[in-house]
Amino acid sequence: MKLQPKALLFDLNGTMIDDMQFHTKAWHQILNEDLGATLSYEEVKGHMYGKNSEVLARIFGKEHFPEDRVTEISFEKERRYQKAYFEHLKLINGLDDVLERAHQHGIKMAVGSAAIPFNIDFVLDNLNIRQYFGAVVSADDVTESKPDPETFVKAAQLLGIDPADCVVLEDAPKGVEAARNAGMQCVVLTTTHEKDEFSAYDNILCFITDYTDPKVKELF
Ligand SMILES: O=P(O)(O)OC[C@H]1O[C@@H](O)[C@H](O)[C@@H](O)[C@@H]1O
Repeated sequence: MKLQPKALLFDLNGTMIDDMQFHTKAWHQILNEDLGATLSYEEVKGHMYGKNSEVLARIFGKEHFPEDRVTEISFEKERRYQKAYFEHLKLINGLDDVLERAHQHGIKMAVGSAAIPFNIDFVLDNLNIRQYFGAVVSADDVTESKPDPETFVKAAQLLGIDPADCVVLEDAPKGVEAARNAGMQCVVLTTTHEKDEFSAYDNILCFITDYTDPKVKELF
């Protein structure tokens, strides 16, 4: 299955670091205790895609909070997430080798995430891996986040690589959908979702639990 992609586009949360339960917990607390929602943990987990503003709009309706309140809630959620997750912060097994090997092979790399820069910086700078990425596309860089293709299309454009030559790494069904909408194939990390949650998608190359899986070596 040698694909020889020219670029790897990495989703961040759940794909580079195994942190989605920390996002779900922080959201669950804020939504129910601070904002008066009555959502189960599983219901909140189902909302874990897209920008923070999009999460709030899906749950409360589009105009429910003024823009500055959305920003305030968003930062408060990320502060709580960072505080809880910081002591666990590490790359998913084998990703350090993949980043280095891709770099040696001249494969370009980007981050395409629904997270705000505050969280992307938290990961790239604390783990000292910013130098590997030719482009970073955050929530603030797109009008619509995943499953809209904008995040990955923009990342490919910034790297100067055709979408067909990009492989996306994702952990979320809505992220795989975004890649499909962008005309890109995916490698799926099963950190957060079960295999059968991806049955609607035909752009999946393989499923892996972490980057030590030999299937990753076969990619390039
Ligand atoms: O696109 P990524 O990197 O998987 O990030 C998704 C998550 O990013 C978090 O910052 C948001 O609070 C979540 O709502 C969202 O699900």
